[in-house]
Amino acid sequence: MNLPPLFEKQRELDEKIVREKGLEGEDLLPRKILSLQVELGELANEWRGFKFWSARQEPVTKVEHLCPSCDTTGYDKISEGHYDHMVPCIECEGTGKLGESNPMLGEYVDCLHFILSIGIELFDVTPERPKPFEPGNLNITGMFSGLFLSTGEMFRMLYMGGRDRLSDEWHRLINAFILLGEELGYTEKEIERAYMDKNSVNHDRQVQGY
Ligand SMILES: O=c1ccn([C@H]2C[C@H](O)[C@@H](COP(=O)(O)OP(=O)(O)OP(=O)(O)O)O2)c(=O)[nH]1
Repeated sequence: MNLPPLFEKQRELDEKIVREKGLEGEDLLPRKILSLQVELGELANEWRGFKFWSARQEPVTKVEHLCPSCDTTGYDKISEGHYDHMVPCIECEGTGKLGESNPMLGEYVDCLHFILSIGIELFDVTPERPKPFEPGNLNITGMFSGLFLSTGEMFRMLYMGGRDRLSDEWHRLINAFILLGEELGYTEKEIERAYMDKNSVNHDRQVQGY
């Protein structure tokens, strides 16, 4: 993964959030670590593969968004005098749907945002590529636990000493996260496209006062 263009997009977004929310001078690193942990939980929840108690262990990769305006019928009723006309719904153009999304990929790129955002706090010079680490021989469940361990380590280094090792831990984290993306079936291109899309949604949300 080529990091500099992603760091650049992430930096622009982070700076906008700090400006819009008046957070200049605040130490956001502890909150970013917790945010990543929360998003990792959300990603695991969409993956579903650890839910041994459930009949639904397949990843949630497609959700259709139904049109509330026409109640999914695709038609609007227009009354003229004694007559009702059915016309195609203007919200969904007669399809009954507003589109679809990929929840698991969405959560994956939310995690990527926070990993990059944490990286921005740690590096003066943007790393070109993740520093390679020997991958552990883990299944997806183990990979998630490894990522939680890594974020926990970062928290420990922040509060209990070892700040100088935070950047190494970040490299371990992003390596493990990229491997997880591969295991979940995503290509680098797919991830970068989804990241750019969500980055732009995040910009819009700040403008709209999210
Ligand atoms: O400094 C920051 C803070 C947030 N984000 C991004 C990461 C992620 O893409 C999004 C926050 O996650 P999400 O979109 O799930 O927001 P939420 O408020 O948790 O969503 P929900 O409306 O589901 O509660 O904001 C950043 O990139 N940099």
